Amino acid sequence: KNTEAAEVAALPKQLEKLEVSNTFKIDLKDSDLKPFEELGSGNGGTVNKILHVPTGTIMARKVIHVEANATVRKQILRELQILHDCNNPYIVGFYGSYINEGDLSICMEYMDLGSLDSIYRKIGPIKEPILADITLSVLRGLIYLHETHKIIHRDIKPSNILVNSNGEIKLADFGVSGQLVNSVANTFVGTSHYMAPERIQGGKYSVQSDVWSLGISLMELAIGKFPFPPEGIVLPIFDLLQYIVNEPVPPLPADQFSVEFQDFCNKCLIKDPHKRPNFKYLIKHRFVITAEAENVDMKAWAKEVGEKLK
Ligand SMILES: COC(=O)c1c[nH]c2ncccc12
Ligand code: NA
Repeated sequence: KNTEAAEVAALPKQLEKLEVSNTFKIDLKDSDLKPFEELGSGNGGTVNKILHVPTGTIMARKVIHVEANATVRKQILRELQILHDCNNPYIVGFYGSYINEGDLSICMEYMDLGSLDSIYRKIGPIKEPILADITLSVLRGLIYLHETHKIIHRDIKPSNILVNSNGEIKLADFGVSGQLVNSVANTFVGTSHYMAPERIQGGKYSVQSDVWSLGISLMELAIGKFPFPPEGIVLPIFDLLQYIVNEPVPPLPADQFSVEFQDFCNKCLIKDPHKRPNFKYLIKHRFVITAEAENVDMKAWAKEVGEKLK
């Protein structure tokens, strides 16, 4: 009897929760979307700025061509629904996804300053105090994905770390749908030079692989170029991957960076994933703690970036 009463009492909360989630769930269809300029392309798809006409919402839509039968496509859409529950200040918002003639569309929060990849290529290397705040945001996003949803990002790199005019840093393009990862892995897209050595060697992907990718991404943003191979050598992708697996990590120029930053990167780039520190350790590292303490003015930096990108 009393369990029934308890269930009845709990109803309004459930309904309220349901209502909230539904108001945010826009029913997306291609005919309601007006495309604008391309924002980026790479790792299996193209991203465009779009307008969702019925609500007047500006979004970013990633279109991925997926060669898959109806069953697989249905499974991908079902798995992408998890993105509706990935609500966190450090994760790019998700509006919905749909499939149109073999093309998968994923509609997300628009980040008006774009990716850190396009930012550093346009306005130069990112200064250390800004990098410390970026690191804190990325770690918080990765910890949220892993602890709340058991999701490993699998593709941390500068082009997947996005910035908006509020100076907010958010992660995009994480591997939420196993089926999508499989479907795209069949194309050449799979191997990326941000992958950890154990991953390049075909080993199991673990959350520790995201730590390596974070370290490599931070070094690239700090020096303004992909850190491997050192000085001026250009290698074809296969040789570059071999180099990453077999050669020591080129050090940061010691005179230009703090010992904390050098130490943080060195630890992320330990080749053995079991010896590489985990998120729990890294979020307490001095390089990150100083960022929390000094609360760097990210809004001012974003304003400056916005000016320079014009
Ligand atoms: C994969 O997601 C993205 O590339 C993006 C998601 N939101 C954006 N906003 C601007 C540029 C790129 C994106
Ligand atoms: Na991306």
